[in-house]
Amino acid sequence: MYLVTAEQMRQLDSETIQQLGIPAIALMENAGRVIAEEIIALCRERGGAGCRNAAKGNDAGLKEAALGDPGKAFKVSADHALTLASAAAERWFILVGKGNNGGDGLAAARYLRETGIAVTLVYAVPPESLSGEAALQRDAAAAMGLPAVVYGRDRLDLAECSGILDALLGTGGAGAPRGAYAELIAAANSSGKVIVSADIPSGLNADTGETHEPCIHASVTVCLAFLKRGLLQYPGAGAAGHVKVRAIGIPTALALNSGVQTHLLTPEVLHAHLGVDLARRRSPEGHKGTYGHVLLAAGTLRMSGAGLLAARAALRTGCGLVTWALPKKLLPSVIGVVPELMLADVGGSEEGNWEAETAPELLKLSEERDVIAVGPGLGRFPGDTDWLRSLWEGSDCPLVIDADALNILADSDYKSWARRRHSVILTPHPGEMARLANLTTAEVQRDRIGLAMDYAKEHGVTLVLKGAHTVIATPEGQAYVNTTGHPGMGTGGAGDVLTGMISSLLAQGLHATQAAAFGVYLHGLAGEGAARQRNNPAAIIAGDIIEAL
Ligand SMILES: NC(=O)C1=CN([C@@H]2O[C@H](COP(=O)(O)OP(=O)(O)OC[C@H]3O[C@@H](n4cnc5c(N)ncnc54)[C@H](O)[C@@H]3O)[C@@H](O)[C@H]2O)[C@H](O)CC1
Ligand SMILES: [K+]
Repeated sequence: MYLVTAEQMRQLDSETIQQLGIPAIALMENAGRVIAEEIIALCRERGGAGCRNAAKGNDAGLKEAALGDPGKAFKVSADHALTLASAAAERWFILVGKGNNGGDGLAAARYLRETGIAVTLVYAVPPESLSGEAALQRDAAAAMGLPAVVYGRDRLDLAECSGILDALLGTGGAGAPRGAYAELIAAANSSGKVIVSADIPSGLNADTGETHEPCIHASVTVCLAFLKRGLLQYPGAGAAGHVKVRAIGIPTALALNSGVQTHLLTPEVLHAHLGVDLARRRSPEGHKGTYGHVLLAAGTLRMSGAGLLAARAALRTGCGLVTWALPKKLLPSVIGVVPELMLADVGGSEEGNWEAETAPELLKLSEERDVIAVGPGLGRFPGDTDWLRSLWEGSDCPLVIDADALNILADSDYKSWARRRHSVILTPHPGEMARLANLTTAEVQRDRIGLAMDYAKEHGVTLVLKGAHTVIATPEGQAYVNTTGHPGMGTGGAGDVLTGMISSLLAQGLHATQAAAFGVYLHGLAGEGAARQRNNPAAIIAGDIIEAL
């Protein structure tokens, strides 16, 4: 599923109108209709059970509607009719802005009225100021006799409605809502009524997910044609409620042709777009050598657990072998803890820390391995930037860089390092990303998708920007946004598990984008699995994520 910016949406909108000859008013009619359908579905959910069956048009409902005449051959089922009783209980206020978002709301109002739902139009601006298609919709609504009030001129009490359609601002909204818009948004939020937003919640930045003050807090957002990036990025994702993407006649192929490069990460995208074998078939003739060998450089005496977690996660993700290279001092404490794991002592300090002198030994080990994962629990040590540079420049396999190794990278001018033949995957959390990009964490979080895409392209790396809705960005300019996962995964070691998983997939022959995207997706699913096994998600620890793999 494509993710678009407001600008891309405008372009796709006008391409549909110009190249396909579909008039703008037809798109707006479609928008109004799908918004109305979602409101009707919501009304049905809170209506009575009899109403639900009849409205569903299923057999039980039809029989009920036919007053117990099962022999009747002739069947009629109305598209989205509510029973009179439940429609009569509904009265929706339609908050109408000046632009096309308001036009969508006006079209939806007509369809709602047709199903028997009472609607009142609430204009944020004098209706005379609407233009273009929105003005056509205004006239159609007036011709149909829909009651209307103008905010600031007429009496308005939101307590009198059963639900609110927010059609104030869509992708044309710029900056914080002003004047009547701001007042209506604040009143809607504090009304306690269910709110459905047309396209995006008014007050949301459609691209970044920033919420202006005020911003609608919707229960449902009916997103038109393509998912807007801002609906997936927090805090916008929290303001949007349940996002329902509905087609309005803009062909998906247009997005492909216009070079939209951002996707929601779904099984379809993983399989059809990225070519990942979701079933993870293994050859009957396969052996441990078939599935690759991960070399993990991780852990200090005080943080040996990070290495253990990454190593176990790699094994559970299916690679054939894992070698954990570690300071000698750690050996006695970790021998036998994970019996499936191979350990390689590379020296290190008396205190059990890494030393720059370990680089040649690591490089030698890497010759027989398929991927190097470096960073979990690594710590910092004198000469660490040269150490990382020699791994970067001297190894001949993909490199996964996490945790402290990212901080080393942040202190290095790594853009001047030799270009690698094999891929590099960076897996920063927002704090690490801030150090890499020389920003504050708040600046990183402001537009995660945009930042990740820019950074990956500029630095020629695959970037996994962790956090709620992890973003995977490629050096070629694509991005994938993951929505699997669970708030319970915010726990120490969860990142080490992800590093192990991505490395394992690389060792099994997946390319960098596949490994990063599939790894992140599976990691989230495993987190959801771990949450199901606990009474309280606060009890999840990183090891549970591994067990759920
Ligand atoms: N292709 C599609 O996806 C379709 C989208 N439709 C809908 O159209 C909107 C975008 O419409 P647009 O006219 O470009 O902009 P808006 O309606 O979002 O708002 C513009 C309007 O609002 C005023 N304004 C802007 N910012 C503010 C502010 N901060 N405070 C107050 N007022 C503001 C500005 O003056 C303009 O007049 C899209 O989201 C869909 O809902 C089509 O209907 C169908 C095709
Ligand atoms: K809106």
